[in-house]
Amino acid sequence: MLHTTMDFLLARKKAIVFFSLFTLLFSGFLTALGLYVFLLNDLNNRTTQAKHALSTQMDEIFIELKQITDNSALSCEQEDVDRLRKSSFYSPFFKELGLFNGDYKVYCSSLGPINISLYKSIVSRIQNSQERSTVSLMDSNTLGESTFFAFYQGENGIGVNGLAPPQSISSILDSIFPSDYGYELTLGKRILSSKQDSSDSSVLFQDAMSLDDWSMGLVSYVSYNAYWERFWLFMPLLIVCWILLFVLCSVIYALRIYYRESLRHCVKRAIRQSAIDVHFQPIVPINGRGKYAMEALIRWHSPYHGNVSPPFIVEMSEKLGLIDELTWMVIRKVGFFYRAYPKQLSGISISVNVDRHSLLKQEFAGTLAHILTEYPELKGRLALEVTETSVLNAIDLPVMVSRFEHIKALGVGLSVDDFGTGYAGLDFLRRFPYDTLKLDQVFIGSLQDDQFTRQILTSMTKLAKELNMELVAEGVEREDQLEAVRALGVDRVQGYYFCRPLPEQDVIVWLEQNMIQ
Ligand SMILES: Nc1nc2c(ncn2[C@@H]2O[C@@H]3COP(=O)(O)O[C@H]4[C@@H](O)[C@H](n5cnc6c(=O)[nH]c(N)nc65)O[C@@H]4COP(=O)(O)O[C@H]3[C@H]2O)c(=O)[nH]1
Repeated sequence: MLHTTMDFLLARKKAIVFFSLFTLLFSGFLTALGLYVFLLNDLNNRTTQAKHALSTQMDEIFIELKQITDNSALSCEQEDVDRLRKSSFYSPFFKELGLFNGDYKVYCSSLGPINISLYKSIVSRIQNSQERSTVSLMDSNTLGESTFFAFYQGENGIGVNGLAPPQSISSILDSIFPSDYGYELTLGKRILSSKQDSSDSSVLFQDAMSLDDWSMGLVSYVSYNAYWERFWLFMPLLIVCWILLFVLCSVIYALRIYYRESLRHCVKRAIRQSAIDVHFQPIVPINGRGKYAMEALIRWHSPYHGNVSPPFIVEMSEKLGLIDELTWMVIRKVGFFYRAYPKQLSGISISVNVDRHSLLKQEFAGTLAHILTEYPELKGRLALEVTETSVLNAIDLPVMVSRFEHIKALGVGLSVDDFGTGYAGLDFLRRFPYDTLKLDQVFIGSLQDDQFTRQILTSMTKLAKELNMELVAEGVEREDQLEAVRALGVDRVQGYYFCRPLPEQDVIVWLEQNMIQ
């Protein structure tokens, strides 16, 4: 098993190199994108978490201040100072506490009696607030130039103000944001606290939130540096992703090849077992000349692959070296068809597509003669359609001419198929004893609109007449096309306008209903 797998991989080195590079790039891209999305989401979650934590913290601050006002009086005796001192000692936030009266004058602090008036702006914010509370960032003589102040006025008129270093408010953010995330916490227009990425690289993306009740804003961000540091940490994941993708691509690739090869197998089996069907498409005389004829066309419905197109079967048969077997199978089925419906098919010739390379083979005419003795009904009624493709070389040309003469001598007709699509040109026609010339359907499609096509078809028609060939137009689908080819002087017409290729019984019914003797 391992040996077979190795052989398979070694035989497809280019594909393996391509897959490894492609999957490496793709997994790198996936990891980079995945990390970006992950960090974006993570930052968003942490910012929301920070908002809740800050909000809870502010609630706790004011519960603490409320308790202090509830226990305070309008005096500043030693025991009042001690109580404030004790409260600030046990407070997780405040380093200093002060009491103010109904005139907004601070009369007592944890440091002792004091007499300071609150700023008017603070007073008006307290008065305008529903909870009679506010916060501010101001200078303090004892805690420094950036000190967090929280004010609360109780129902008894006594107010308390707490002073805290900004870090005690923002320390909660450090437990929420990892060390390589940055943030900036603002109070009003001033920065309460900020943390920057140590590398000072620029911001990759950021998130923001605000606590409107306290005029607080938080901007959090991830820098390029934090992103790339984590990217390298994700390297093992990238390698796992690479290996998985590589295995996946290789398996898909191997399955595709297996599928193709198994379709190959199916075609091979179908030809060998004569399991390919033959349908027949009528060729109808117009202009009151010529006889009805039919073209035999292969049809195959694979049990595993569904309907497989005839050109694909032909191409596959060529690759498998089974194209001759396919031809003989079709000719035998035509012979069998004549035998099954002698009366209905009496005056009708049937043409079979033949690969031109088959004709060059020495044994071709011999095998054909053998089949004609097997099915004498084919004599004088079988025609071979040869597709015009490339110009024959100097060696093949005389061989082909002699093969054609041999075939004609067997009483088998010859027609040139899809004329105009190959490279052989008009000169090709003069050299070979064709009976019929089939104009390719691409010309019919553009016959009316394209002057150039009309000119080509006119000269083809003229030449065919000169060489005594019958002219058949393929692919006529509409009445206007029929009229156009009729005007051109075409003898017979094959196309969906009259009939699609049909199975044996159906085409017999069609002939009985439509054939005008
Ligand atoms: N759009 C359109 N198409 C029309 C119309 N009238 C007929 N056709 C289609 O045109 C094709 C004519 O056959 P072809 O040129 O020999 O082209 C054939 C022929 O080259 C090849 N082929 C079919 N059967 C055999 C075979 O037994 N042996 C070989 N060697 N080749 C075959 O496969 C080709 C395709 O065959 P099909 O799919 O059966 O397609 C057929 C037919 O169904 C029409 O009005 N409109």
